[in-house]
Amino acid sequence: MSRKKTPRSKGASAPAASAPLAANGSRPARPIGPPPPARPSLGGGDFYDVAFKVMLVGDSGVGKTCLLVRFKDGAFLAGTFISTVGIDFRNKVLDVDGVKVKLQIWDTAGQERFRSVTHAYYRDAHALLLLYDVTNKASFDNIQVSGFLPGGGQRLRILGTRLLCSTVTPTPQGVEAALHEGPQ
Ligand SMILES: Nc1nc2c(ncn2[C@@H]2O[C@H](COP(=O)(O)OP(=O)(O)OP(=O)(O)O)[C@@H](O)[C@H]2O)c(=O)[nH]1
Repeated sequence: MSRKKTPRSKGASAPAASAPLAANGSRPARPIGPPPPARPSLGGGDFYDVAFKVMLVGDSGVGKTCLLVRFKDGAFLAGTFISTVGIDFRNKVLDVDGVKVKLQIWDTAGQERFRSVTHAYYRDAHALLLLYDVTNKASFDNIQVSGFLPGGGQRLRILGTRLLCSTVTPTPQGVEAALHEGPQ
C-alpha cells in the first residue's frame, strides 16, 4: 500500500483567498486571457494547471489495474493475475484544449477484505469509475452506486470491461436499462 501527499496548492480547487495581497491590502484581480504557464508539482515532477483525483472501483479481477496501466503506459498486462493489495495510484497529465490536466488515478483492491481501507479514499475524489466485467453478471450486481454518494458531489461512471470477450456488445441504452433491472 502506498500513499503520497497531493500538492493541494497545485490543484484546480486552490482557494482564491490564497492569492497574495497587493500593497494597498486588496487582492489582485483574476487575470483574463489564456491560462498561466503550467506549474510544477511538488511530488511527481509533472507540470499541470488543474488536478483531479479519480478512483477505480470494482470487484477483484474486473480489470482495474489493466485499465490503469493501459491508460498510463499503453501496455496490456496479460498473463498472471496479481491482485492489488490495498491501494495505489498513478499520475497522468493530459493536454485538454491547451490546459494541462493532471489525473491522479487510484487503483483500489477489489477484494472484500480491503473494502474498509479503500473506502476511506473516496471522500475527496472528484470522480469514481465503477468497473464491471461484461462476462460476469455478479461483478455488475455488486456495484453499489448508492454507497458512493455521501454528498460529496463526485461524478460517477459505470464502465464495462472485456467487451471483446463478450458475444453481446452493450449499448448505452442497454446499460441504462440494466442499471434499473440488472443485466440479462
Ligand atoms: N481478456 C481480457 N482480460 C483482461 C482484461 N482486463 C483484465 N484482464 C485480465 O483479468 C485479470 C485481472 O485483471 P486486473 O486488472 O489485475 O484486475 P483488478 O480489477 O485490478 O483486480 P484486483 O486487483 O484484485 O482488484 C488479469 O489476468 C488480466 O490480464 C480485458 O479487457 N480483456
